[in-house]
Amino acid sequence: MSKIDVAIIGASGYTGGELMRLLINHPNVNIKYVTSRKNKGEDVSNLHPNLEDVDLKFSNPNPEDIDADVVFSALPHGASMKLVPQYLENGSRVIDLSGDFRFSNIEDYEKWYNIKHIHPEIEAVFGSPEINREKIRDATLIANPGCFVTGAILSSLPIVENELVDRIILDSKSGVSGAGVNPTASSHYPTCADNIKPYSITNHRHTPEIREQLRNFGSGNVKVSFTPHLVPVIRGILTTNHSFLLKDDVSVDDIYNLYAEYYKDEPFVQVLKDNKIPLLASVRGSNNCQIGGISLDDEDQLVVISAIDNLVKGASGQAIQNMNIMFNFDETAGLKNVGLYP
Ligand SMILES: NC(=O)C1=CN([C@@H]2O[C@H](COP(=O)(O)OP(=O)(O)OC[C@H]3O[C@@H](n4cnc5c(N)ncnc54)[C@H](OP(=O)(O)O)[C@@H]3O)[C@@H](O)[C@H]2O)C=CC1
Ligand SMILES: CC(=O)N[C@@H](CCC(=O)OP(=O)(O)O)C(=O)O
Repeated sequence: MSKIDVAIIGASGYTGGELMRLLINHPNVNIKYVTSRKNKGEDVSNLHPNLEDVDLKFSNPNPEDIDADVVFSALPHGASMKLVPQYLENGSRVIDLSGDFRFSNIEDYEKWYNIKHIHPEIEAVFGSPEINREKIRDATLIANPGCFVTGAILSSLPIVENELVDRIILDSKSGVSGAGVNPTASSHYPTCADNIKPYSITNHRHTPEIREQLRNFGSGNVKVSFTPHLVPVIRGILTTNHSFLLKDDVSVDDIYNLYAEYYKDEPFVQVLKDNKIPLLASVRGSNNCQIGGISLDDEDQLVVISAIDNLVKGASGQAIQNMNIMFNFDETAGLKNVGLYP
């Protein structure tokens, strides 16, 4: 079987490492380049000890040195927008894991990221297969969703599309790997272990991304409140989605069946049997988004829980799912592993 050549830019980081972990077993992929500016020439296992037997060395990310069918850009926002256009000019299809190309309205990007966009003319397809599968097939540039965004929108879509709610409150807890490989004051062990930290209250940059995506559905004006919390685990995002039902004649079974029907053909969205409550621990390492714990009380309070691994369905796994769709591979290729438990 012929294979496509892949480049992973920013492979010294966490999502880059996760792309390698998943792609080494992908039947249709040859990993041709893994880049790091600081670690050129070194074995990848020096930074990613889980990749001990993987025969790959870091090279530099200069676009003139990269000739690949698909480029995964696992760079910080701001850095990605400088290099992605050059990979596209080289003829590669690009999947960008950063926030640089996720917004259709560039003013939103500049306001929420506080950066001047240097390529506002470049358009991308928002890489949520559950929303945009057909557009993803022909895309040359995919903007992979933010990690919180995936769990948030998948827990919301059925009730927003069916106009069962008009405002949603998303309470999300993230593992520390969401902050990337370089420690910050918040992710320093003594600060984040044995602690829970709410942050970016009412101003996290994933808020406008969630709003933009959900407002393509239903009435088009759902209101969204989103608050992230840093919790002392390594991987995972658990989102508790609160809302109030606008209709009285709907039962909890109706809502559960709506979710189950909505996602019945999705390979990576698991609406849990018997409406079990999703656990962070049961999606770790997998590309699954688990949904369940759907509850409704007699004052119309509705709660839906979702769980993903931020590094997999929240980043690298979803990026590979997008690649599989773009290249007409089996959508689950390289992603069939179930989560780790416990
Ligand atoms: N961590 C997560 O859970 C998620 C992250 N994302 C997004 O994915 C992207 C990557 O995240 P993550 O892996 O966590 O980040 P990391 O900080 O762990 O890694 C980023 C890598 O990019 C490289 N890099 C940094 N600046 C530049 C630059 N100016 N030019 C070239 N290379 C550069 C660095 O490698 P070196 O210095 O060695 O060259 C670094 O290792 C980010 O945009 C992030 O927001 C999205 C969803 C989830
Ligand atoms: C725990 C933690 O710090 N998480 C990061 C989310 C990282 C991410 O996915 O953000 P982008 O891809 O949109 O840059 C944060 O809240 O900023």
